[in-house]
Amino acid sequence: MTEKRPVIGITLDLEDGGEGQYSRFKWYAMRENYMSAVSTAGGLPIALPLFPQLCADYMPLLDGLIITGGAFDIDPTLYGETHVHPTINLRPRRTQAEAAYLAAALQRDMPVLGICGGMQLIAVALGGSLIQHIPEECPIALPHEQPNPRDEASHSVTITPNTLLARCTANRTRIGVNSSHHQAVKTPGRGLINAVAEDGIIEGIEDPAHSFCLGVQWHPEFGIDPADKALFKAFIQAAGDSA
Ligand SMILES: NCCCC(=O)O
Repeated sequence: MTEKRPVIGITLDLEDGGEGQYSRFKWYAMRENYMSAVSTAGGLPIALPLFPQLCADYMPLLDGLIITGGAFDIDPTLYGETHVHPTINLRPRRTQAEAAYLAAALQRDMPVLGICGGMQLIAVALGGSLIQHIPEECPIALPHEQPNPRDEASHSVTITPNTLLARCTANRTRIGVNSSHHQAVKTPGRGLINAVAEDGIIEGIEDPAHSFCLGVQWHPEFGIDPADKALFKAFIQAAGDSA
């Protein structure tokens, strides 16, 4: 008998729709490599719609949760700031739904992987805060919106030894990553920092209070470094173990 694949819920983006798009009406979106990275690592990916009211119904179907990234930002009031940088683009419905999925998963100690904006959401849920716009708050930072394609690396990150991320990546200490974000984690709240870029920008966090709650600022679904595939494998393994 073949072993059951851990079921991994992956949050969807929601587009407004319009002329020249997939539909003139609202449509859900997800880059294909989120799903293929999960499938290649041995998981069974399913897409999660933005229905916070159905989150409790989805939870028993899932063994793990991935919170994806996207071209939108978390409302700064959620991390205690009244100033809102003019570059900030809010999608309240998406944030509300992803926060509900995250809270429900953590309450069950279900493995969670946050990617880019997903890591930023984990930081905020753990009581942390965000840099609202890197070029303004950290003018000497590297370009974190890379000009080259996202299936190429743009800078390296140093992984903190003795962390969950280090264990997931066979104790690699430095890896090349892609970079596509204008915000970053400023403080990790109750989380621990597990990866940092050369310029000091936080690139990964994890919550030691949970079996597997880990976020990375880069996009490992592109599989640029072998560590990216190892991270997905470790996440799927953890989801299978908790099933
Ligand atoms: N804030 C959402 C994730 C991407 C970005 O920081 O630009």
